[in-house]
Amino acid sequence: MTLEFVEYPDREMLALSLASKLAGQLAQHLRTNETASLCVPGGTTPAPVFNSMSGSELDWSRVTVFLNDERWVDREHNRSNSRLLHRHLLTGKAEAANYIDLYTGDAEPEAAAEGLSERIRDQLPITVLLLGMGADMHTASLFPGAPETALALASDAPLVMAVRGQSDEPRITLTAPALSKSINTHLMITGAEKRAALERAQTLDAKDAPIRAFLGDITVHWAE
Ligand SMILES: O=C1O[C@H](COP(=O)(O)O)[C@@H](O)[C@H](O)[C@H]1O
Repeated sequence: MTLEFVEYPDREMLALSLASKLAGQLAQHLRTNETASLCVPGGTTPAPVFNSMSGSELDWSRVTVFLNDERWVDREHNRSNSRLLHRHLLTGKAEAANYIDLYTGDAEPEAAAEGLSERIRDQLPITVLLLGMGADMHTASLFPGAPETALALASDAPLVMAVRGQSDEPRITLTAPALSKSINTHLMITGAEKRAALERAQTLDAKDAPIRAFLGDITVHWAE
């Protein structure tokens, strides 16, 4: 198990290098496999990586893209992770990718979880997983101390679970069994606060610092 920490001179360099790394790993996989999967975070940090990646020379038609997690809001809502993805990643060359939308339009995320678990199962193991992390050490929609987090970290958890009470809206998230056996795993964080949070997470239990569950074989990409 190796945690590699890569520090970049600035956020622009991080975005360019990381986008090239992720696209390279997908291309490498596609040399010997028919298809590949790419699982990415939402939130405020990854847009520059997505912008750069969307122009990558890849056979995107053989790549299936899905989010780590989604907020249960309409696709045009400003908190929709899917909206972010369509604006920054699934455009240009990457528009040809297949997309599994975690927001199904059902009234409640609970109604969608089982069907989504089946669709995600077909994509495992994830070829390239990019995670994000909040300053509170949450990743995907696995929040510190939340009742669902302990369930989602269990080895027999469903692949996709609904989460409530942790933010403005209900959410849906991939769980540890879906995320933890990925072929290539990366974490992207920026700023001193998140760097300190990541160091702290390494001393805590995953229930209280969910990112900890994924700090085995991982490359962490950081810039101030
Ligand atoms: O709510 C979320 O937060 C995390 C971290 O987001 P950031 O805004 O601090 O970059 C993100 O990884 C997750 O996908 C998102 O839904």
